[in-house]
Amino acid sequence: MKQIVYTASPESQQIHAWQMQEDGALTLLQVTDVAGQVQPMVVSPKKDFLYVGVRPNFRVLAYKIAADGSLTLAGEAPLPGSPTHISTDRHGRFLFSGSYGDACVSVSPINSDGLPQAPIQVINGLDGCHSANIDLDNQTLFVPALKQDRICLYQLGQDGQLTPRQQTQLDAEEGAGPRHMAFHPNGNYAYVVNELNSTVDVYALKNANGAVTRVQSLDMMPPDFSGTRWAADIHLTPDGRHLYACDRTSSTITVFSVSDAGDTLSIEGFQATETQPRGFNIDNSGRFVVAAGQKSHHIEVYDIGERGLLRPLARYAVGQGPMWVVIHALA
Ligand SMILES: O=C1O[C@H](COP(=O)(O)O)[C@@H](O)[C@H](O)[C@H]1O
Repeated sequence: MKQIVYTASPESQQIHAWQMQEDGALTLLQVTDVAGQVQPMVVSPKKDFLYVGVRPNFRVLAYKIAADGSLTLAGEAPLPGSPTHISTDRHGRFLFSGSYGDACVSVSPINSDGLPQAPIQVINGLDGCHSANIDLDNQTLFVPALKQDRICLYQLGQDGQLTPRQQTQLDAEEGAGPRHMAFHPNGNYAYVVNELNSTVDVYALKNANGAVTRVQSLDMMPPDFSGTRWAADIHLTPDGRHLYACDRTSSTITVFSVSDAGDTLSIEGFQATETQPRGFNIDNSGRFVVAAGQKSHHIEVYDIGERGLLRPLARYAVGQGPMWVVIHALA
């Protein structure tokens, strides 16, 4: 499988594109200079565009992905707030942007050429909005509002409009700060990393009564950790067997194994990583993790071994302040 690793470095306003070899080694393919601080990124479901949120002039840029993985700017559209996270629905018809600073989530239609347009809906009042995550059924958008310790639930309409679900929100523990999410490939469970208390919550999505419920909450820090908790990102291997979450103060990636059903996590170990890991990702074959150090200005590649434990392979200098990693499988 040929893969490209894209990293966003807002301080130097660059996107680096790396070819990933079969053994996990990276070769630099392209450095794209961006007119603005480049932050969250996502590849379109059809795998033909990389969408990138930038600031301080809040907008989303659409980069066409060539057959070799290189990027060409193809369009841009305004966003209503500073983009902290962007994502699309499962069919690539709508782009969602969550804004921490502007406390909102927005919906932008994506036209038939793959280009995002101006937003058609903005929902305000989501203090510390940190991500927008559509479930595998493409029905419910989960929107963590970190400062309100809640995850708002919206039904996605055919026209892209979001309406509150009957169960309007999930309540996190007080002071938890829900931030990023991952879904199990079976569609039955979701995992949430909480920034402020560095815990991971497991939610059951398919209860008989239609309610979403929390079924487990786990401390992700080593037992001897006594610093300020500051978790950031969370990802699951494509087979659903291993989950990873990172904490920035300790510069650690916590390794979890996931039960067969997806309902129970167990900690397998802790991997020291690049300084202040704000973003990381897992390759499409489920064999490698790539983590970005916001303060080390490097990315590091790990091999996923037995029980999901990580083995460092190599580290690479990128731009300044790298904080987002996306891994794209070439057709
Ligand atoms: O990780 C964090 O994210 C928020 C929002 O980030 P931003 O890049 O959208 O400004 C940040 O303000 C918060 O302090 C931090 O922990």
